[in-house]
Amino acid sequence: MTAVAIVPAGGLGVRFGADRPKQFLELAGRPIIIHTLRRLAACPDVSHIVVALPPTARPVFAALLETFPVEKPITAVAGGAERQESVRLALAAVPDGTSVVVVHDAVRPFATTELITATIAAARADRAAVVGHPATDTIKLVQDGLAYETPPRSTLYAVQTPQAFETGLLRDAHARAAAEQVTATDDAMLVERLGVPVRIVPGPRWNLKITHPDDLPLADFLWQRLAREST
Ligand SMILES: Nc1ccn([C@@H]2O[C@H](COP(=O)(O)OP(=O)(O)OP(=O)(O)O)[C@@H](O)[C@H]2O)c(=O)n1
Ligand SMILES: C[C@](O)(CO)[C@H](O)COP(=O)(O)O
Repeated sequence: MTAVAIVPAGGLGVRFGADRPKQFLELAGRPIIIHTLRRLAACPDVSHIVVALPPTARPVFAALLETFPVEKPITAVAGGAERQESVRLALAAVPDGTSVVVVHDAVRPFATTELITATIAAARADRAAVVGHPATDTIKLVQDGLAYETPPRSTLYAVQTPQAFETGLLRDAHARAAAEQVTATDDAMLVERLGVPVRIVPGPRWNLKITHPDDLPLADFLWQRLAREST
């Protein structure tokens, strides 16, 4: 039974502030998105990758794939104004009969092939699975600059991607959210709204999402350190 990967890569990187979307910036000699695509392509379960791009980025992306080939079939679609819409548009390109989809941010290049494979397996067992780690900071609810409540830290996890789902479940979750005009910051929230619990797959804190400018030097350091440890 195969899985299809969905890569939301349609953002413009406003918080990063570069001259081009951050997923195309270079890390360790190749574009960030290429690192991510190659990690996904190395998963035995992944048969096909659907990438949601900024509308004007298709020629750039096609040229990147010429220079940095990826060893699995890739379908590029136009992304939407929000991450959730990009995932929904990519879902429309996932072939019928696909058992599991794994959604993984283009700007998270550190997720290992093993972690992605484990998340897919967890979704096969529990219908929905996400990578996360227990919160190590105390998290507070804040309004107008004032903290008014502190949820028990033992119940809080920092959740990342990959996030994997039974394909039909994710289609239903996105359809429901679109009908109710609900916007979430991750796909798991949409599935939780259907009353389906989501399995947590333990993941490393260094599964960094490159979001702000200072994330890139951190990513460079992490890449060198992790590459050195793997040699
Ligand atoms: N309309 C959007 C917005 C985001 N993403 C993707 O979702 C992932 C996580 O989003 P984020 O880190 O917020 O990227 P940006 O939206 O580009 O960043 P910003 O919010 O600072 O503009 C990224 O791979 C991004 O390309 C997407 O596919 N479509
Ligand atoms: C999906 C995600 O990576 C889980 O941590 C995160 O919510 C994406 O947030 P963003 O603001 O769209 O980058």
